[in-house]
Parts: sequence; structure tokens; C-alpha cells
Amino acid sequence: MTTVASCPGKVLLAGGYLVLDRQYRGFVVSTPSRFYTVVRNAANSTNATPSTSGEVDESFPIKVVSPQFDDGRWDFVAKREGGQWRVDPVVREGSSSNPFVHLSVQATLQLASALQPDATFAPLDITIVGSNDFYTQSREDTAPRPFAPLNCTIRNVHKTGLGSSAAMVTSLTSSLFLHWTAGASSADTETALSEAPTSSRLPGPDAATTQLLHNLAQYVHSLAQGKIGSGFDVSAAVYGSQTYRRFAVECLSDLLDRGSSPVLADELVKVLAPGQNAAWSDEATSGSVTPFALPPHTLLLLADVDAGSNTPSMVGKVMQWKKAQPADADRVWNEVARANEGVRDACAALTAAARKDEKAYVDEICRLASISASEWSSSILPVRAAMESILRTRALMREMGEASDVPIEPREQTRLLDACSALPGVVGAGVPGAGGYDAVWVLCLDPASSPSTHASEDNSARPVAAVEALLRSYKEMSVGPLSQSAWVRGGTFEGEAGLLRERLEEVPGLVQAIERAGRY
Ligand SMILES: Nc1ncnc2c1ncn2[C@@H]1O[C@H](COP(=O)(O)OP(=O)(O)O)[C@@H](O)[C@H]1O
Ligand SMILES: C[C@@](O)(CCOP(=O)(O)OP(=O)(O)O)CC(=O)O
Repeated sequence: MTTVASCPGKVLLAGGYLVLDRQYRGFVVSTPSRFYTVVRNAANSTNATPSTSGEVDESFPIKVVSPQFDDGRWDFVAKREGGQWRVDPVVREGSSSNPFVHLSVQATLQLASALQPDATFAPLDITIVGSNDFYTQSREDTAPRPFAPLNCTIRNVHKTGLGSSAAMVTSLTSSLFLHWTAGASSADTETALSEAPTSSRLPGPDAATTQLLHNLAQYVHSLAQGKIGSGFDVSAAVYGSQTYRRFAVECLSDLLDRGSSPVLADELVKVLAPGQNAAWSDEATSGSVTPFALPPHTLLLLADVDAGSNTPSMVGKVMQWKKAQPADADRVWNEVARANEGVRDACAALTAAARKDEKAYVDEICRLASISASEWSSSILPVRAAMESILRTRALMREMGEASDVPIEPREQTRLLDACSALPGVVGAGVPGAGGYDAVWVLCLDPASSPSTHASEDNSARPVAAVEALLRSYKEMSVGPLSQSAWVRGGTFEGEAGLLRERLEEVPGLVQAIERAGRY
């Protein structure tokens, strides 16, 4: 039996810092770049091997391989003692620890065994891969093959900011849980999580299971990171593009204070199961996920900036300022919140216009694509509102940065974003998430794009082509546009989907990745 779950990466388009506070929302886009976890019963495996030691009731080995990394193998042994599962790493020469993987396996096994007491547990082979765009690729002209080896250790890899650990943890915990509880839900409770357009994917779990998977991934990710962020990245991994309001830490009870020592299975269920812990649905503590989507015929291009910034230290300084100057900070935060909502409303208005009269919409997008946004005054579409809201958000985030002495949109980035924004057909540009020197996004009109447009088509006349050319030739900083497969196309399934259950053979390169994993 094989179970495959995939989860997207994230871009926090607007709402950085604000989203840490439950009063405010973050506007998150999920990317077509995904993490995939393949869980298989090991070849020639028999069911759980009863131990001869007397104390251990049952045990089985778990092998996890990330074939993109030189040191991407972690071995564990799971043992049941007195009804509780404990997962211990098996240290081999040259192996490194991976708390994200370890804690995912530990918590998921305990939870699954409690919810499916008659489940049988057999030795497992697990393969984890991430789309190439999660990691900086060597800048060659030829496109790398899917899930290309990075020829380095996991510690040394350079990440592009799409949120590798959140997408990895969520795909690993979800695929394991679904593998161990397969058959638990009857066919009629299985509804499609995100309506997959074709049968190339399997239906997702029902809404309650999906929320349980979200809660589990949030717990594991916070524990492994050793810090609590807003959780928008895990939420995007589960639910896809969204307007995100964080859940209160009380939802996780005292689980995080208890560190990495295994938690009793029943206690884990009491905290994580939405039906057993009222905090997940109580308005005073629950989070929320509501729609947010880029409009049709727009395209979000992402680029990685080589310099890099430290998110936790930036967050620390902004929060220090907010504490020291509460009145000023509240004013700025409320203004940022309004500007961000303006971006969301403009996107929603454009989507509505496309639905109302698609031909008129596409014709107008075609016209606007060849002129710069400063000349869009006479448009019948609310494109100017989108462009102005983005500019307003940027100005206010710069104000926040200056007041707290944090380079949220440093001058170098301002020059780059302004240069991109002046190109024909560009709605606006920004620094995602916490900002700094990590990355930029550029939102372009894209008349040519539709769900059926493929990477090989001629791009030269599209606004995105000029943006890409500018980024590639930019001298002031080293900027690397992510590949076309990471571009988010507005109004498409791939640009909005969250957790998906995949068919192994339908994911290009996945079978080959498993073959490579077999050699580890
Ligand atoms: N392909 C992978 N296989 C296994 N673990 C991974 C993989 N990618 C990321 N991780 C885990 O996530 C950690 C990186 O987390 P972090 O530094 O928070 O990065 P990010 O900002 O991308 O989430 C790695 O040290 C590793 O434990
Ligand atoms: C500041 C934040 O609101 C947004 C940070 O977003 P990034 O996308 O910059 O995050 P990293 O992947 O951790 O670098 C913190 C948060 O919401 O957790």
C-alpha cells in the first residue's frame, strides 16, 4: 500500500507582523511548488514484529529518505510499551538529526493509534521531496529535472523562502496519518478537500479530518521550530491560498511547554481533535480561513534575493517598538490592515469582473498589459485600486520599518520594486512575509495565461518576460527569479490548492525520486 500527500509552499503577500496578532489577517498565496511525501510498507515486510524482550509489546522500523540531499536519510524504530508508541532515532555513522521528521513521526503514530486502535503497523519506507523552487538552484540555462539532487547537506542548502519546513511537516504528518488510518472513514464521508479538476488525484479527507491534520501539523511544526509564529505557513500547506487569522496558543493547551518528550496518546487526541477541544471552534480562541485568490489572467512572479534576513530578530524588534510606542504602533497597524484589505478587495473585484464578462475582461487586460500602471486611469477594471493599495501597503510597511528600526523594505529593495512596478502590465510588487533582503514578488497582468498555458509557450510578449529580464540583469543585488513552474497563476487550481492526495504515477519525477531513495 502506498499513500502520497502533497502540500504547497506559501507567499505572505500582505499582513506580515500584523498576522501575529489575532485581531489582524494575513493574505496568503499557495504556490504550485509542493512538498510530496510517499509512505510505503517496506518491501518483504511482515506486520509488526512482536518483540522478545518482554517489555516491548511491538516494534517496527521506519526509514525516511530525502533523496535531494547528500545526508538525507533518517532511521527510526517505533516501539509500543504499555499501549504507548515511542519513536527513537537509530544513529548511523554520518547521520544527522532531523527534529522536524522525528517529531512528525512520533506525534502522528501516537495520534493514529489512539484514533484507530485496531490498526496494524508494519515497517515503512518514506520518501520526501520538495519541488526544485524551494531551494536555490545553480543558475544554469537548462531546467533541472524534477526533485533534482542538490549535491549538498540539508544544513547547507540555500532556501528560497517558500516555507520548506511547514510544507514538509504537513505533507509528512498527513501522509502518515492517512496511511495508518486508511479505511477508517466510509466512502460517503470522503468528500473532495479541494475539488481536484481531474482524476489524476484522489479525493481528500473530510473536513473534520482535514482540521485534525491542520492541528497536528501546527503542533509538530511549532515544537520542531522551538518557536511559535502565526502558523500561516502550515495553514497554507493545508488549506491553500487564504485570508488567515491565527488560532490562539491556548488551542494547543500545554503541549508545547512539554517539549519533545512523547505525549500520551489520549492526551494528544484531547488537545488536537477538533471535536474534543472546544478551543478550536470557540470564536475567542479559534483561527479562521476565508477565501483569498489572485484574479484570473494575473501572474505572481517570485524571486529569491541572495542577501537574506533573519525573521525572528526582525519580529523581535518590531514587537519591541509596538510595546514601547503602543499608540503610534496601533495607528500604523490599523492603517496597514486597511491597505491590505484594499489589496484583497481589489483582487476580489477583478475576479468578479472576470466572472461577469470574461471577454470584456480579457480584452481589457490585453490592452492594459502593454502600458504601465501609471497610465491605467481610464480603465473599466478596478486595476488602479489594486495598484494603489499595493503602493499604500508598501509605504506603511516602510513607515513601520523606520519606526522600529527594521529594514522591512530596505532602500535597495524599494529601488528594485519601483523598477519592476514601472514596467508595462505590472500591477505592483512587494517584499513577502517579514520583508528584508530575502525575496520579492511581482504581480503582472498575463493575458496569455489560462489553466492550459504551459511553460514551453512563447513568453516574449508577456509583461512577465520583461520583469524576468529586469531581475536577471539587475546589478545592485543578486536576484534570482524562481522558475516558471513556481509562478502563481491567478484563477487556477494550482495557484490555490492546499493539501492533496496524489496518485504516485501522476506526479512527474516522483517514481524516479523513490528509485533514487532506494539507493540511500
Ligand atoms: N526535503 C526535506 N527533507 C527533510 N527535512 C526537511 C526537508 N526540507 C526541510 N526540512 C526540514 O526543515 C528544516 C528547515 O527549516 P527552516 O530553517 O525553518 O526552513 P524554512 O524557512 O524553509 O521552513 C530542515 O533543517 C529540515 O529539518
Ligand atoms: C513576520 C511574520 O508575520 C511573517 C514571516 O513571514 P516569512 O515568509 O518572512 O517567514 P519565514 O519563512 O519564517 O522567513 C511572522 C509570522 O507570521 O510567523
